[in-house]
Amino acid sequence: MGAHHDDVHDPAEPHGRALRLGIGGPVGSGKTALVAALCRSLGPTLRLGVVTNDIYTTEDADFLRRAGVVDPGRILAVQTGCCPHTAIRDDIAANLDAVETLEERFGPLDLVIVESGGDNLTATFSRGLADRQIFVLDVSGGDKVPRKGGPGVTSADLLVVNKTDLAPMVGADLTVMSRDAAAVRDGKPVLFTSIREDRSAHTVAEWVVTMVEAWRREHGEPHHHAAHSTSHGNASPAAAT
Ligand SMILES: Nc1nc2c(ncn2[C@@H]2O[C@H](COP(=O)(O)OP(=O)(O)OP(=O)(O)O)[C@@H](O)[C@H]2O)c(=O)[nH]1
Repeated sequence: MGAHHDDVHDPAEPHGRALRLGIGGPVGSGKTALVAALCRSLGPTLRLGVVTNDIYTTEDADFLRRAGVVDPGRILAVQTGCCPHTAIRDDIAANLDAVETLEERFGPLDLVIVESGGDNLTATFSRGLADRQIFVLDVSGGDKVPRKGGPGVTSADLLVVNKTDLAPMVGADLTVMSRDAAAVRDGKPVLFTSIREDRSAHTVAEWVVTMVEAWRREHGEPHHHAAHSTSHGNASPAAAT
């Protein structure tokens, strides 16, 4: 996956556990909407857990709970209290604790989604936290954004360009965005979505299913993990209740 160049964490032992999928991207691009859409499409067939990150609140977790897309207990909120990228890349302890707590409580799980707080184009997940990552842009930032590159755009396993329904309103040319994204992504996939129009984001969901299936083939069926003995620090995830 697209790890940041100075990633200090090793990948977590992959055998017999859920695929951990990071979803990042700028503020308001549709990350929470995508998480809700994936829960809608995948919830009936995959065993899911969700970790949300907000700086001071549990807003995203609260939104997902209200949306009723997944059992509320399976959503844990991490309050980062700092720049979102710090909590997904540098000091990943609170997020790792949340992921492992979900696996202990509800395991075996097939997929744990970790949604980052909104950040800038440089934000990527550590390989120690996410096995695969999606970066979500939206068209309202203008069609020049993919061209600007940055680790999120260039190295994410999947780039999603959301809010295509707004393209005519903001004068964004999707052909230009597609061409520019392809030029900087070295063949990695790009999907255009309007989650407003397709509330189950079916193309992204299909991509996620292929990732989960490949993960299982490579690392075996997920099995239940007993309470984790390693402490990742003092931060503890707050149940989104
Ligand atoms: N028009 C349109 N609006 C969308 C679409 N997807 C999401 N939105 C709206 O965009 C706003 C932001 O969406 P969120 O899913 O909260 O975005 P986010 O990236 O999670 O935001 P932060 O967590 O604050 O960074 C909300 O009002 C959504 O309803 C879309 O495809 N089209």
